[in-house]
Amino acid sequence: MVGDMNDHAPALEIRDLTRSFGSVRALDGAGLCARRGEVTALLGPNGAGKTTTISCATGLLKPDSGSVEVLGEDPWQAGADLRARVGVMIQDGGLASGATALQLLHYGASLYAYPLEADEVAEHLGITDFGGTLVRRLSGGQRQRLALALAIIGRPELVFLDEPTAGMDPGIRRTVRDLIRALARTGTAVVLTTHLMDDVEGLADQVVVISGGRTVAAGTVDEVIAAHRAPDATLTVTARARGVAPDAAEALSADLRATARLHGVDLELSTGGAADLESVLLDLIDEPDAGGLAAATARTREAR
Ligand SMILES: Nc1ncnc2c1ncn2[C@@H]1O[C@H](COP(=O)(O)OP(=O)(O)OP(=O)(O)O)[C@@H](O)[C@H]1O
Repeated sequence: MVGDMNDHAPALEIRDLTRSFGSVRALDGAGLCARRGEVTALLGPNGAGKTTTISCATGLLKPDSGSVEVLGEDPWQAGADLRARVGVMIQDGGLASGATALQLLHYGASLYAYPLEADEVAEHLGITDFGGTLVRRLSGGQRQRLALALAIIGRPELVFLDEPTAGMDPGIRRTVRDLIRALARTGTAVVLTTHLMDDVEGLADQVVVISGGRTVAAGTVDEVIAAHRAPDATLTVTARARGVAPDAAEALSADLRATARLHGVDLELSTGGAADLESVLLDLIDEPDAGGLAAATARTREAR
């Protein structure tokens, strides 16, 4: 909606963020870079620090240390102009209201100089169907759709979406994914958090993995998988043998292992497919020395 499609300049740069709540160190050096025209997915387990990172980036929360640059400005020094260029969709975010869904969306649009057409957005996200319902009576999925509509109605240059497809049925989830892709294509920098790997694989140009308040990996999905699944001296053999009877499969495995042992190699055989992002994430958040990996993937990014 805004900007040049080929412009991939950073829209959000976060460095070395720390933030504690009492004795809980929610952020412990987190960092990320999100670019215009790209979808950046923030991943990590519950309590990793994703929401705290977004809250610091949107100016809702002041970090203890570190720096945040939003569209080239410090959100703590900037005025209302900057806020108008940034959209935020937060989980269950303050929508309790006596207005109807459509009234709230039209009101949201009226706050911006060049908003999207509220009725068109409502139609696209299926909000028209419940447009006359009071906001406080909406279902979880309906509320999510309205919150998303409000986050994008002002044609933001940078938009934060906290679990945008959570609680949505498969049909509307697809619509929402299409919408997010379209937003990025028109130059918006989209930063989203999600626990759904389908969202990540289908949407994200970049992923940033946060664990224990630190960034433990960053890059494209393929880079993160490759960086994590490339331990030295490992030979990965992928062999598909279809129509093998179960007892023959066992015998085949035993023969393959025996052959490998002749070469001094312990062969690990599994019925699973290639490395996927979900298993890499699980490994990453368990990893005691995730810092080393973060540095390695940061180097990968710098080299790009
Ligand atoms: N206002 C607060 N007061 C006290 N502790 C907080 C507060 N907000 C967050 N925390 C703590 O900070 C840590 C990071 O929380 P955060 O909400 O950022 O995680 P998250 O990655 O967004 O998790 P989820 O995936 O569950 O949404 C957690 O240990 C959480 O309990």
